[in-house]
Amino acid sequence: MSPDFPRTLAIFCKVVDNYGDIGICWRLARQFHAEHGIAVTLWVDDLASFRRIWPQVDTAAELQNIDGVTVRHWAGQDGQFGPADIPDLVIEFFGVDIPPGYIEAMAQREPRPVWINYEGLSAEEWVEGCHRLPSMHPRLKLIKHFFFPGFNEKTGGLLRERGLVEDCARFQEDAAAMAAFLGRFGVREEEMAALKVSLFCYPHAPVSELFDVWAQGAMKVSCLVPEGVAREKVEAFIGARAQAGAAATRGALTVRVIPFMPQTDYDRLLWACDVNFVRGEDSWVRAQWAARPFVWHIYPQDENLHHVKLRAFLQKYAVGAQSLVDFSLRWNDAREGQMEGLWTSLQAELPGLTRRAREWEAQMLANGDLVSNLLDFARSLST
Ligand SMILES: Cc1cn([C@H]2C[C@H](O)[C@@H](COP(=O)(O)OP(=O)(O)O[C@H]3O[C@@H](C)[C@H](O)[C@@H](O)[C@H]3O)O2)c(=O)[nH]c1=O
Repeated sequence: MSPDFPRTLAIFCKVVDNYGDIGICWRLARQFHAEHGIAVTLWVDDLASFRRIWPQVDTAAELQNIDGVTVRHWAGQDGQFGPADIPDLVIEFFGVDIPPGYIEAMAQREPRPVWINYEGLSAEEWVEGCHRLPSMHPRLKLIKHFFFPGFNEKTGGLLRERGLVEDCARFQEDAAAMAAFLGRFGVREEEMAALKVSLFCYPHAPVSELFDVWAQGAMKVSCLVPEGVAREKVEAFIGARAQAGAAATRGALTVRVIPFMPQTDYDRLLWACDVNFVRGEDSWVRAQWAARPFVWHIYPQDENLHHVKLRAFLQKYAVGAQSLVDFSLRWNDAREGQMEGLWTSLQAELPGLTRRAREWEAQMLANGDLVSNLLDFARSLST
């Protein structure tokens, strides 16, 4: 096992939907390079989605270098690969089909690369049994291993860059920095005292019902919604096109449409808000590192399979926080219930949820960071 392994790495990312696929792959790529000095090539099939979370991306470039990472537009290239093109470590994201010619070249390379299938995050128990499992290629002398992120030491842990928790804590202790950051989006001085909420969810979330409850409530709420999120419901509330800069106040609620921002700024948004509504996978993880209360809108699956995944997480996370369980199930259409009562209970429990968020963060820190864990595993497999 060599500590210098790997020197080179390729990540294959197919954007299935939205921004989570490229969001996670980009974090991985940057961290492998910046913290471990690895030469990373990121193959991605959708540069337009990438650009949305990272404005430096040139959507017309077949090949570009961004922050030291080689980014290649993955557009059906095949048949052009030889063993010399293959890096020490190959990561396929969520089981994407790597080009067959690339796999042939992997099999011809000496030594063979370590091949990892990076899987989705879930708190379900079966994950622990599948983490690190090998899968033989049916024809070639190649073994692929499954690598699962997760919430305990039997999994790969969570993605976390070096210094992330410290940067977040420093920012959260600096009221002026937070006010200046939110001020960029038009949040006024007097709004800083309101309950600041960021809202990122899928279009089917019961946003209008929650807006009604907030508008009629006693507590002032300032809700920041990145452009494009829950567009129709946001437009219904503000009575205008939901473009960045649009805002409206009704009763106790102000809704502000803010730009869809670069990934690093989105992190800051989560750090600056009192409660975060997040979705999918990457923003869900970032909300956990923000150490503030959050509500997760899970990516929907057929036959409501996602409800199982949602409950598995809530069982681990929402310890002693029934209001969060109830609210989350309602938010995800896994139960019925009056939004007003559900929100009132959740609101009353926010101080306890803040403590729980910090406790959870400490628990997650103990699992190490995913990139280091993945590298340890890859080294143990290298010959
Ligand atoms: C709101 C916002 C998000 N982002 C980033 C944060 C994340 O990296 C990314 C959003 O990704 P997610 O939170 O995962 O939600 P998502 O719904 O966008 O992404 C996904 O969910 C996965 C579970 C599925 O596999 C994917 O197919 C995909 O649907 O966008 C910004 O950079 N700026 C913003 O303003």
